[in-house]
Amino acid sequence: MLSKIQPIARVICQNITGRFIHNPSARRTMKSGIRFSKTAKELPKVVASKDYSEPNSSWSQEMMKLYEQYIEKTKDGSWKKLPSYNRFLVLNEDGHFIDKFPPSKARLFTRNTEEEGSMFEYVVFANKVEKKAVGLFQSGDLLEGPSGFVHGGAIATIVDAVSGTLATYVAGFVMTASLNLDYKNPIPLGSTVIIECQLEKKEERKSYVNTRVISHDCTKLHTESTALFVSVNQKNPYQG
Ligand SMILES: CCCCCCCCCCCCCCCC(=O)SCCNC(=O)CCNC(=O)[C@H](O)C(C)(C)COP(=O)(O)OP(=O)(O)OC[C@H]1O[C@@H](n2cnc3c(N)ncnc32)[C@H](O)[C@@H]1OP(=O)(O)O
Repeated sequence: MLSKIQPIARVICQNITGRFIHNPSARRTMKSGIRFSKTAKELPKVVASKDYSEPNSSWSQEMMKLYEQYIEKTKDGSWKKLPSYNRFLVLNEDGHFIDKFPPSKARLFTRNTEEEGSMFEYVVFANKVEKKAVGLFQSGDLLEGPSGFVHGGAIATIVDAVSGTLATYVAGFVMTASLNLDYKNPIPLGSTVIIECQLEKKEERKSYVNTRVISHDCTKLHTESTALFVSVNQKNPYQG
């Protein structure tokens, strides 16, 4: 089985530090690429969040190497790096991203700390034609389960996040209806793994995603999963 795991390519790195932007004034394009065209009166609060999937100083050499490989794959347009914020963003009527939520302490579970490297460090790349996504995940110390290894719930969380991102990318907003995991080999805490997701089929509102978590050198299978995501009535956040 492991012989089927294909080694991946190589690339460059960029270290972009995102930051919170709170500027509800007129039309402008943010560093994140999110475009706003409403005035303060029309949209009292317009927030573009930091993209947490940009490299930071906690990323290991393995994580950076894989990141560079996938950035390379984005250059012909076949793969896309998907941004990742710490709350869900939604579209307004014009198709522009807005944050519809009032100020809150609520945070996306996988992006709930500003302490780099302590929990989930990950980035997702997706290929719409092939209906695939790849997550590069480096686990932090706060995700420990058995001594020295990643907690099974943390593995389920990141698998849900990456496979859910693929389902969202191809189908618009979804909810996880079921998630089944087989833990084959423990993931050493602090290591980098590759999360490979494939849309198996889509039947109306139902998107089925199969996922494998493998070691960064593609030699070990850590986890396999199948998941069902059900589309809910929201616009696709990746179209705008
Ligand atoms: C720049 C842009 C940035 C944007 C940034 C976006 C980032 C994107 C990141 C995403 C990352 C998300 C990753 C976290 C995602 C969660 O964590 S979601 C939270 C956990 N999940 C939940 O709480 C879901 C709770 N369940 C529910 O809300 C509802 O049961 C559901 C799932 C919405 C379905 O309810 P429903 O809409 O009433 O649909 P229902 O008619 O029951 O079912 C529809 C179909 O699915 C089938 N089905 C439903 N449940 C099941 C099941 N468990 N097993 C088998 N079949 C089922 C039904 O049989 C039915 O089939 P058909 O009859 O159509 O053939």
